[in-house]
Amino acid sequence: MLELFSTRLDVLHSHQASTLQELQMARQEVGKIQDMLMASSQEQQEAAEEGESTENKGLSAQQQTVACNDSEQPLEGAKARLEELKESLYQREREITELLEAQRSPVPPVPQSPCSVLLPTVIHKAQALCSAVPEARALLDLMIEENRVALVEAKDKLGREQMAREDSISKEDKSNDQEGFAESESSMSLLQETVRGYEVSYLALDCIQTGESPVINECDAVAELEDILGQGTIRTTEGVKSVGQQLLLLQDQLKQVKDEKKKIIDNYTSERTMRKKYYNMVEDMKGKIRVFCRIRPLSRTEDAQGGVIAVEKIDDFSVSVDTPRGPREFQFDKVFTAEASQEDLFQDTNRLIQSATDGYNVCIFAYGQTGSGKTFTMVGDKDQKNPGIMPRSFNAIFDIIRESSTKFDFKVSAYMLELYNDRLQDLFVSPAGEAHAQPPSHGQVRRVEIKRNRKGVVFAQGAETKEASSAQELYALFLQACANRHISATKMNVESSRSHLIVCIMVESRNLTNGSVSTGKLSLVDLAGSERAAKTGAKDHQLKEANSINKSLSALGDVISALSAELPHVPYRNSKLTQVMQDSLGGNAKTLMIVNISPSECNLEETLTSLVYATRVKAITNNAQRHVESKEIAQLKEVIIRLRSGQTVEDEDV
Ligand SMILES: Nc1ncnc2c1ncn2[C@@H]1O[C@H](COP(=O)(O)OP(=O)(O)OP(=O)(O)O)[C@@H](O)[C@H]1O
Repeated sequence: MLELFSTRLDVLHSHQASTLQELQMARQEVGKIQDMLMASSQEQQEAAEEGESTENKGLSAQQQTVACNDSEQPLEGAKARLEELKESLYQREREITELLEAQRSPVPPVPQSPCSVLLPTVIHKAQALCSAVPEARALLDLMIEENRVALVEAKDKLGREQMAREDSISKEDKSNDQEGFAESESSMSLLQETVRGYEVSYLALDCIQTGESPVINECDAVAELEDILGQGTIRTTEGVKSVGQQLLLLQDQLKQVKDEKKKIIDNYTSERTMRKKYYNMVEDMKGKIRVFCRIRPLSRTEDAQGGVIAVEKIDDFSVSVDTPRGPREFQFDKVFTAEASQEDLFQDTNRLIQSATDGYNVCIFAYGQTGSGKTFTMVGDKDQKNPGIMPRSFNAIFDIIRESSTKFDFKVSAYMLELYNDRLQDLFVSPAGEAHAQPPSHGQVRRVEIKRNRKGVVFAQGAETKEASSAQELYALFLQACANRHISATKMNVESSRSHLIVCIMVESRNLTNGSVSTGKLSLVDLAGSERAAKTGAKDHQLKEANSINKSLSALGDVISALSAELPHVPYRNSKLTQVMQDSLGGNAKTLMIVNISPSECNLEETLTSLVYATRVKAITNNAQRHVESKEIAQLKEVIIRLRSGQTVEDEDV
């Protein structure tokens, strides 16, 4: 029995240890929720500050405030529940820590028989349990009281029995009632056993209560105790069992609390994600520019510099950057990590290609510091094992055309330009070819100029436009253009684009049923890297390139600032780049910006600049419109073109 008792205590001990461990883990999780809540309230504070700074934005500022208020209610509920959970966890943790500490207290050595060694240990452990767990303590008090009453009663009964026996002996009726005497004998010895049992229980319970070890000097007393323990009448066993049950109960409660907490975290995370998703959808419907953030993998150079990661994706819509002043969070329409494939990114871009074939003006552009992955995103890798948005768009356009060929007649044409040292160059004309080319017959040098038609759509006057009847043909044109592009090595990227690449694809579709014609334009722009000359190691002509790149990007930044602050004047004319992108920023285009960033701490400054820049772009509203003309207008336009080129026009053509 003693062995059983001791084993049970050991089991309890291990239960307590694992409970404590779970409690500590739970506490860490609580800490995490707290962090999330703090981050969230910080985010709301930032949103509120942003709202204040853009007071003149009217409706959009109001909507931001509503969005913040909506999100506060579930947060308050989560906070209150969290506080309750925290308190209950701390309470349990305190109880069990005390329990364990009490158990760790040294057991006085009693170098005697196994029972004499075990008994004080058992009693000491039971005492520790009772003093640590209030329920066990109450139970012990109850047991002491019950045992005291039972002992008094048993002693009374024994006394009465003894008196009755003495009476009957004195009356000498023993011989007359042999049977009755034997019965009284056995009842007496039973009563004596019972009293002894209660006395030992009294001693054991008293020791448990006071924490003092029992003084066991006589072998008889030990034998007596063992005897009683063997009979299983020791009530402390019950007491400890009940303490164990209490602990198991606590464990169950803890598990429940943990499950509840997990549910709360899951609900909170999914609610937060949904809120952002719907917010983005509303913004998209309002015509806001969509912004994706793409974090590229750590480069070998960054790895060699220690490979410290400073950028982390929090969820599909948020990214956090570790700054010296603490983490800073940014929200986008989608965040892609290094693990995201080109296909993953294109899946979310595909919808815009459909819009271009439907007659919308669409622009997709990549922005970021040198070597952050803009060309990888827009064009793909060198051997095209991972084609980027441009080649994928070529295929997507012709896939759509194939699918709609029974309803529409399509015409696809393209021009491709680069903006190098603030000069627009037609990439269908090689620099060498241009040098030897005959000037146009009217004696003027061919110049590419940016113009806007009456609907505000930008086009490049003077640039050669080539038609393509398949994705392969379009890709061949693209390769021809790329061969003429300015690329050179910088310290930051072995193959750095030194110019902005602009690929424009016009998709004209004639409705075979009603003859209406829609004209969509898809502009795909791979901007040159935003960079600091010192960091890139630029010299001489490279320094000139870098200055020109920075000048155009800073003009782009001014336009973005003016648009996001809704200023009456937007300085589009300050640079050719901003003229080219005029219809994509604040114009009639559906625009997607992809901000490419490095994950490394060593590029922290540039990453923060890019993210702040991209956040401003997200605030710009465009007014996307479909460009469709009725059959009659389309016919008249065709007649005008023919007349201008000196062709004759028949009556039936009009
Ligand atoms: N998501 C990615 N996955 C794998 N490799 C990537 C990714 N993004 C970029 N890289 C690699 O990082 C390197 C630099 O990328 P890239 O040339 O596209 O940068 P960039 O921003 O266009 O630079 P620059 O402005 O100098 O032209 C390339 O070797 C590219 O293959």
